Amino acid sequence: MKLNDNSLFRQQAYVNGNWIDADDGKTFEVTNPATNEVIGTVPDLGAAETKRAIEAANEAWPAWRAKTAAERSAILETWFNLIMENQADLAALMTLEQGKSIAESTGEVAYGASFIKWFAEECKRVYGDTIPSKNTDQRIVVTKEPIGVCAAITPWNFPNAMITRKAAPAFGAGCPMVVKPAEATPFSALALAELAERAGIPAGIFSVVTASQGKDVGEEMTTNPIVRKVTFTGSTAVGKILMKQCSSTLKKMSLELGGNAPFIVFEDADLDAAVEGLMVSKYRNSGQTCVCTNRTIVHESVYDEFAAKLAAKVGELKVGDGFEEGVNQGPLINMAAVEKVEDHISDAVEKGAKVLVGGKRHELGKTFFEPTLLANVTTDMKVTYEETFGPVAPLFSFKTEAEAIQMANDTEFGLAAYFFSRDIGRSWRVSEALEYGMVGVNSGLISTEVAPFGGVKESGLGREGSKFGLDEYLETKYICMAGVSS
Ligand SMILES: NC(=O)C1=CN([C@@H]2O[C@H](COP(=O)(O)OP(=O)(O)OC[C@H]3O[C@@H](n4cnc5c(N)ncnc54)[C@H](OP(=O)(O)O)[C@@H]3O)[C@@H](O)[C@H]2O)C=CC1
Ligand SMILES: O=C(O)CCCC(=O)O
Repeated sequence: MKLNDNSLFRQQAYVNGNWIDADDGKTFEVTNPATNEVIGTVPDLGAAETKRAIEAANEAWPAWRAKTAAERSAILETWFNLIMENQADLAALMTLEQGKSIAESTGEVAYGASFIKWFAEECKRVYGDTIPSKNTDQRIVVTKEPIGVCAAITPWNFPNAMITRKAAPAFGAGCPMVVKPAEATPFSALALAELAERAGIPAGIFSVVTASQGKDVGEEMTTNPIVRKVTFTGSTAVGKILMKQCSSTLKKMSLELGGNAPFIVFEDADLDAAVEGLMVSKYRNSGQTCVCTNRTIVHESVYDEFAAKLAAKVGELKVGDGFEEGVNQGPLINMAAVEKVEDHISDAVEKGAKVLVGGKRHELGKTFFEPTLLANVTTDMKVTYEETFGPVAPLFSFKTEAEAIQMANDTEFGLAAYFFSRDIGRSWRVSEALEYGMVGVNSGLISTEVAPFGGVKESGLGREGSKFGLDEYLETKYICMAGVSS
């Protein structure tokens, strides 16, 4: 592999400002899902190294929190600038280990960096409160303090942005963070650590613990009493395990978990805009995003027209190695993902669904899969109640607004929902009726650093990005000052 700056390709973990190997010398290989070639190896750390990273974070914490917000902000700004100066290299590393197209990787690096920029600015605005007391002798003041040592477990689908969206508000608020990136995508995380070190983030404030076994590292992070906050993006099943483990020391948590996003197309929608919106929302990262549309619910009167327009667009998608010119659909992350997608399609077809486009493994082999569109889908099929996490768009039909809302809310998940309508009254009504943390109205792309990202129900807890994202790393302290009257 050739980068402009080869020192961004680190094959060691980063703990307490040192590049380290595992205590027992073990490593694991990271492969490129587009070629199955080994990109490199990283240390396979366990609980002992994680414990040391947590202890180092705790030691580094007082000096970091004692810095002024302006000082921390300046360091974050430098980190942001270094990331953007190295955008091409970071994108190349991401496409190599994750598979997404180089255009998407380039976009994700900028998206990830935007959280650093945002929190560099926002951390200067950690305001408190004064509250009028009931006693003339008392003053009541409310301050915000950094929560302390944070631990983050991040997924493979956004190897850069899911780290910066957690680390930047933590650092801005005055907290250190130990991150365990996904086994499949450690190199993006290690490159971020290299740039953080160059930016002047002190030793111990940011550690990256690489591991092939999320379990051991996760157990240490969720049970070590030093850790005050655990933040996780990934599956609901793992989120529940972590929450159980955190209960032993009652840690604060942010959980950004699975989704089952509905995308409703009303009869008054601009159908071309709805098709564009769906293409972005469904096929971003080959459908491997928690906010990707899972169910497309179309009014019966526009169903055929919408399906035809959509089929034409899906047919234009180009599958291939993310580095290849014009490719917008990379491989899926692994064979388990391919098998899940296949299972969902065959279950739907057995129960009467019709394949309009795609439907099978791509001729390129490996984990490449054809972008797929299914019609005549009914609510007894797996695609209705399970997150597919792949490039499959099932089309359901509905008759009334009430029915569409009922179908959309009929899931234990509540992350993102989308709908297209040109009726302003309906737009408010439906936005308020949808039991989701985020709603896109006439838009299939809602992610931005300035807005709160997160879900309700079994999609998780807490918000990332925006002023709300900073609060997740702060505690509220109430000071009652008596004896004011002389
Ligand atoms: N909300 C989202 O953005 C995401 C949702 N998902 C959903 O989850 C499904 C499965 O994907 P998968 O990658 O297995 O997601 P996981 O939830 O298993 O993985 C996410 C992160 O958690 C780690 N992890 C896994 N098990 C544990 C554990 N017991 N303790 C601590 N950390 C752990 C993983 O480490 P390691 O990589 O080493 O296993 C990874 O870093 C997808 O098909 C999709 O439906 C997946 C990824 C992101
Ligand atoms: O959890 C995910 O799947 C990543 C979120 C992507 C986004 O911020 O849009």
